[in-house]
Amino acid sequence: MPLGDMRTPLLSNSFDVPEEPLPCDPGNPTVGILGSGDYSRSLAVRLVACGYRVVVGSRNPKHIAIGQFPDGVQLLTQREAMVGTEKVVFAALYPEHYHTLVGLRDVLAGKVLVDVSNATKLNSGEPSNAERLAELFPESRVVKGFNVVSAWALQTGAHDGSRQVLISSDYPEAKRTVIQLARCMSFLAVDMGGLASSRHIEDAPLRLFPSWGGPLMVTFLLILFFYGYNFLRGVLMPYLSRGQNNFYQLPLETVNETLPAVALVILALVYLPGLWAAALQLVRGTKYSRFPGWLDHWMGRRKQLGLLSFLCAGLHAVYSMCLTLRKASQYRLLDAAYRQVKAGVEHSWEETQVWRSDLYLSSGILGLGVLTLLAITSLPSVGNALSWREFTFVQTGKDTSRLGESMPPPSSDPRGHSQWRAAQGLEW
Ligand SMILES: NC(=O)C1=CN([C@@H]2O[C@H](COP(=O)(O)OP(=O)(O)OC[C@H]3O[C@@H](n4cnc5c(N)ncnc54)[C@H](OP(=O)(O)O)[C@@H]3O)[C@@H](O)[C@H]2O)C=CC1
Ligand SMILES: [Cu+2]
Repeated sequence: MPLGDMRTPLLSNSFDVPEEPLPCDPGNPTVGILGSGDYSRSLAVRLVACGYRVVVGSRNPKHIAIGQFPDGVQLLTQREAMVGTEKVVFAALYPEHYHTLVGLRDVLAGKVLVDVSNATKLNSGEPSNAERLAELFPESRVVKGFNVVSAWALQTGAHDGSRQVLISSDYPEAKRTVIQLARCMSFLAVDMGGLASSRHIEDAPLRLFPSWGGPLMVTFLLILFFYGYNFLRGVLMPYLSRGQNNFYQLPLETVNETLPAVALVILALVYLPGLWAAALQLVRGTKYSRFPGWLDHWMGRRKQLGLLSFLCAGLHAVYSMCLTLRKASQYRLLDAAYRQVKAGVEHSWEETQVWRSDLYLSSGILGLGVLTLLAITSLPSVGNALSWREFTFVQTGKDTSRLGESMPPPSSDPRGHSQWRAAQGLEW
């Protein structure tokens, strides 16, 4: 993924798809599916809806319940189905059963065999299911794909959830066929290169928010640090030195003092790598050399850090608004009023204090507003609706075309992109 750049597509070489699916040729070749389980059924529904003829090859075609597959789908034995398939066959069964198909080698020879299976372990280091299938069927052209969409997403036609399918194969022609098929099914096909990348593709559905681990850890450590510091300073020290009991502050006040500190430090971490990158470019005298890996990685996490900073700032705003609702502040107010009455003070208005608190609050609200704008435009769906010039203007406050700066280089090299963006200024 292009690091540090959330406006480029998730992966390079994506085949852009028009919003409307391409009209599928009614003379489409018959597509075969091996297996009659959930995935097979969903695939069949989708393929039929897209104008394909479908044959399903099952070990026991007679046992498949009527109505399980849409009308027009032929239910045959595995061999019959493969004989009737012209070009593309989906292997919709679990990888541990692939070896039971070796008897079909002759009828699968020369055909495009699509592996839709998922891995069971992350980063196992072993050959992928698709690679093993390719080993079992050396005369077929194995393509990895579709495993990132669930049976449910297939059936509903990809209106919900991700529309992206990752596709890889060592046979460019076979890959093109499957990419075309995916486009007809309204999916966004992304060419991931050779079959070796199927390991990555099989791992994809198992990954849990892959780019959030580092930023979340940093946020957690910062919260721990600032909370500990505020606890020592505002609760423990007054208790030890004066016997003052401030422990009631732990759930609200201490948290509320922690949040803005964390938000500001994380915000600094969003902009710091851009500055370092710019400094590095100045020192090196060129913007075309590569950044060290850690800096590149850090730049690639700016969006996540920015959103976490926004979360902390937003929570701080809510906590602050709730401060006056507490019993503690009601008692404090009453006590102050009582003391004032006793002291005979009628008017306790202090102009400086009034101005100070109003200015504090106003700048806090404005700051949160700007942070909200940055956070919203950093979301891909919103950012994509902006032109490059608008996006850069919102994120950096610089009008790039007025400064005579150019569009990002149409580089497929992700590092080239983050390099370029760092040179453009500071943004999430
Ligand atoms: N379900 C999902 O949402 C997704 C599934 N996938 C992948 O799709 C593949 C199929 O999954 P799914 O359809 O859910 O699984 P099911 O268990 O529902 O179906 C598997 C099918 O495999 C066939 N099969 C062929 N040979 C054997 C054998 N020796 N033993 C048992 N079954 C055999 C069976 O069909 P028959 O009896 O007709 O031969 C069976 O219906 C898997 O590799 C999975 O990883 C990928 C993404 C999402
Ligand atoms: Cu504040």
